[in-house]
Amino acid sequence: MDLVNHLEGRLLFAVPKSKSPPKGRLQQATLDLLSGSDVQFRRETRLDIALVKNLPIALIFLPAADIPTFVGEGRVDLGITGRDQVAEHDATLPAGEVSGVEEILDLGFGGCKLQVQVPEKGDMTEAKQLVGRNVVTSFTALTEQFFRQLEGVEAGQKLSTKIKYVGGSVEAACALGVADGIVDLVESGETMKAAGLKAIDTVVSSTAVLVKARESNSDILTLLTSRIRGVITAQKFVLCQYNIPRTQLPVASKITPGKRAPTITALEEENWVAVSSMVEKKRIATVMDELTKVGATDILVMNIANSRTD
Ligand SMILES: Nc1ncnc2c1ncn2[C@@H]1O[C@H](COP(=O)(O)OP(=O)(O)OP(=O)(O)O)[C@@H](O)[C@H]1O
Ligand SMILES: O=P(O)(O)OC[C@H]1O[C@H](OP(=O)(O)OP(=O)(O)O)[C@H](O)[C@@H]1O
Repeated sequence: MDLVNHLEGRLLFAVPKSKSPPKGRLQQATLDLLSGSDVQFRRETRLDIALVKNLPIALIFLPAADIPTFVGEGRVDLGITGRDQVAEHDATLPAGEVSGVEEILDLGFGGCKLQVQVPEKGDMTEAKQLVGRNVVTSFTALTEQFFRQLEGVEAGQKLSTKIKYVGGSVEAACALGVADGIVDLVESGETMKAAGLKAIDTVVSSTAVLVKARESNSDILTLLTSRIRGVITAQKFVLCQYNIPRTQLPVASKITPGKRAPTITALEEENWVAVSSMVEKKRIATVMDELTKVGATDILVMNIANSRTD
């Protein structure tokens, strides 16, 4: 089937494609998110377009770095990429131009930081010590913006720091004598450590984001965004249920205020109530400790498969 001629009337949704199978850091989590949103498709080998079977949507598999360009120019309506990539795209725009890429949702996965790194054994401790020296990066626009601010130099005026682009293996630049410092992504920090580098500043903190073309708006875009938000919320929260004496309800409600308010049900046993409330997963252990202290019993925690809370 000639897929390109079947795109008419469909929402175009750009999702990150993996260049090399072992990586594609955003790809698996994105595919899980689509599956949780009941976006059904089959991607033919070697094809970068897949028509969604049950919704008027076409998925376009693109490198994460290119997605902000396609979304920004309104060529695709929605996209998933790293906030670092959106920031790099926006940094290339002429001063005062509003970006065509609008962030609508933080997806929570793909966390990393774009950091200024220098040799661990050297004497540099602050990014301003790199001013006037050689800096190598794959993120030239953000790096230029960062050093412009450090140097106090306006756009259009010459920067004294020399910024060079490399497409990968950025961390090798210092060892090879090409750079005095680099600006590169750090996730676990292992690459940086293995290359004998240390981070001295952060340019951008990033997670994967759902973005839309500023001018795109449609019912299907609203529906898909709401489904994706539901899956992300479900992943971030758990449902906490417990029993508590009614007298302790005000204090317990402060511990588990829920997204809007906790659900309270009367129990057969007089003066006792059952409370059910959404709690952020990362806080649940502390919340359980606090509930126990104020007299809650039968505390149960359940995963949420999906949600639609706002
Ligand atoms: N350790 C990391 N290194 C690079 N990117 C990371 C890392 N952790 C999270 N990310 C995010 O993933 C994005 C890159 O994703 P992408 O799938 O294009 O590249 P990749 O993981 O290097 O895979 P591939 O080389 O297959 O393209 C980055 O822009 C960033 O937002
Ligand atoms: O902090 P870490 O968990 O070690 O991850 C960070 C490293 O991963 C990325 O490189 P990648 O593996 O994509 O290889 P590349 O240098 O060829 O881009 C990034 O550019 C860092 O080098």
